[in-house]
Amino acid sequence: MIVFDNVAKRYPGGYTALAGVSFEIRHGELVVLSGHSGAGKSTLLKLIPAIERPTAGTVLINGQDVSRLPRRAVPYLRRNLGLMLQESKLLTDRSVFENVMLPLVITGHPPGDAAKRVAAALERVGLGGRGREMPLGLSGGEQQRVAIARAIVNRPSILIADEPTAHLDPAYADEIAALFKSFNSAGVTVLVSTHDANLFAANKPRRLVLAKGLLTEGA
Ligand SMILES: Nc1ncnc2c1ncn2[C@@H]1O[C@H](COP(=O)(O)OP(=O)(O)OP(=O)(O)O)[C@@H](O)[C@H]1O
Repeated sequence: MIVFDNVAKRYPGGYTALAGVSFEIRHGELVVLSGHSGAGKSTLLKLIPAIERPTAGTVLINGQDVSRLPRRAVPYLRRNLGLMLQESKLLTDRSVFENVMLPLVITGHPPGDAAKRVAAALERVGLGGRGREMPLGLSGGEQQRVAIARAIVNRPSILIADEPTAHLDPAYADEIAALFKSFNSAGVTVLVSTHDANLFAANKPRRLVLAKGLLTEGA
């Protein structure tokens, strides 16, 4: 469950990216976040894993107040979250397998089981047997699928993605959307931002719309 209660975010310098945003996302929902460039979508998503902290208001993730979470507790919060944010680029000097393994290494997962989980995650996104390849040798759509495998390898209950289909051809974008839909059907709460009004249209998702830091639809 994700709860935003009257959340505001003002960056140092004074720019107000979010102004009093309130909504609730229940366990197992598929929610699409849209809004024009600069509306505050990335900022909203970054508050969930405590990459950014709100200036006012409260963010609750599975009952935990992450707005005031001590820094040492943040890694525990993120264990339960699958993240595909703008800053989570693939490491180009590591293989596909190593990239997907990274969250498990960080959380100190036993290596044998970690390797099995990585293989299963790659299989899940249609890249079984491609682990030895390097990211730059893959197409844009395949690279995004590696990023999805990395996001789900910890088996998170919540998956958050910021513009995961930007720069992709429509056919690839639909494949990525179908993957998110399949995780959602398996019980994962999914929150995805996109500029693309057609993405997920067939799934009739709940839509949250931001304009200039305010939620204008979907709360
Ligand atoms: N670290 C930061 N410091 C200062 N201002 C910031 C910072 N990050 C974002 N902003 C500003 O906050 C506003 C909202 O940005 P945000 O990236 O959340 O919007 P967005 O809806 O994701 O836009 P886009 O679709 O272009 O990615 C923008 O005006 C942006 O310039």
